[in-house]
Amino acid sequence: MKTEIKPLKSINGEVAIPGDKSISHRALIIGSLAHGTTKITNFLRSEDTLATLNILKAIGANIELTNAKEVVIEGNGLHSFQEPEDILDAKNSGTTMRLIMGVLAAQNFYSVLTGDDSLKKRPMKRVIDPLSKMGGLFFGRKQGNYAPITILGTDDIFPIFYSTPVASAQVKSAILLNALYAKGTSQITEPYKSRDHTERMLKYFGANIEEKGTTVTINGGDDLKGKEVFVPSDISSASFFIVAALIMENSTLLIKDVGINPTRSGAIKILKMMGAEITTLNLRYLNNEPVCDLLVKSSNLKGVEIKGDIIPTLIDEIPILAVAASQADGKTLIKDANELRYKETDRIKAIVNEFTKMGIEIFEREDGFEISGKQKIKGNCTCESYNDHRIAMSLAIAGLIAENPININDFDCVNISYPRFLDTLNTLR
Ligand SMILES: O=C(O)C1=C[C@@H](OP(=O)(O)O)[C@@H](O)[C@H](O)C1
Ligand SMILES: C=C(OP(=O)(O)O)C(=O)O
Repeated sequence: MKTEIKPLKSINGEVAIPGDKSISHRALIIGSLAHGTTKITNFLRSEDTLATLNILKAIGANIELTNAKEVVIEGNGLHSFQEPEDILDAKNSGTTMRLIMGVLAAQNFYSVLTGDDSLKKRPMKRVIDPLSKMGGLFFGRKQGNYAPITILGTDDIFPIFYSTPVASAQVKSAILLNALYAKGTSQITEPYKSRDHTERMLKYFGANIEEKGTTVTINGGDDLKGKEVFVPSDISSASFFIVAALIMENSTLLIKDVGINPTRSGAIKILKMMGAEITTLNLRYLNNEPVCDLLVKSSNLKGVEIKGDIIPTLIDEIPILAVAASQADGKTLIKDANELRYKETDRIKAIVNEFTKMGIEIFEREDGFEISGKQKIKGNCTCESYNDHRIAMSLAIAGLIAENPININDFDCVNISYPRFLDTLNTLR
């Protein structure tokens, strides 16, 4: 589906952002591993989270979508799963494939996981290496790195002490889920701290788990108990509208119930360093996650350097931060972000190609890019989304401040994380 984005003067009002994708995946998985009822409200119903839901159903989990944003799980504990009758499809979702591998490796049965053309190109060895050390047997394309992945699980899981070469919440979470089945204590250390939703939710469900700096320690064998989970609004989805309000004149936006976990909210920190007027209101905790309301006003931004340990806390927001940087005074440099090359598409290449097409000057680096503001965006072009939801939505926000309309190909990929993105945008027009 090709979508036309027309320029806009300002955006104002209150915007309801859908539930957090990372937390929705985890609530489905951890609820299925627990004993008793888990009720998930404000669940994100999108292509990625439905992939997780369908895989869990295929291995016997008792899950029901009770309405558009509510899921009820009747969990029967860690050992309640059965061998699936068919190949399991994680579609476009890296989180689904990697986290589910952690569960499947601890089941005494055979399973095969696949995904779409994008997911079949994303590296899986980073998860398979530690999970193999814990007892699971894996086979995959290209020396075991790419899906389809065959898994011969085992009910004899060894604990592990592991240092991950990359800061990845998906790798860490796969090991943590597998470690629930181990006889003994496991420990994972990351080079930088990645999002800790799995740790927070496991603790909330009763697991014996401790976070200290970039190290997590977990005991195997503990029983998890079903819980009520309220999924906060997704800060990654909110970021598109936050940046839109910042770069358009005379705009004020209120976004309620946003998850503001420090391992996820690096973009807010950076935008504030750039001079953004963002006020945090009504801070509270819901199921072990900090949640707040955000009030955002048009701001004069200035360029910054974004690098090092903040990168994992804003990795999915880099495309939209690039849009903000194009409207900031001075230069913005993004480095240490090589991981962007292993997402739904190579996001560094995608940003550089499509910004150039729109008339924005940007310089590619191996590990990021450099961009100067304040640039005029000519528009009047057709951009590619590369079937990557974050690229599609970032280009759409750039299109709002372009001098002419832009077209974006394959815009329906926004269904991966934000099915009603265009409807929300139109309510703010
Ligand atoms: O665990 C998660 O929910 C996610 C972790 C990140 O990936 P990596 O673990 O590969 O960094 C992030 O980019 C992805 O959108 C969601
Ligand atoms: C990278 C993303 O997700 P995943 O890794 O789950 O495909 C994302 O949502 O930006």
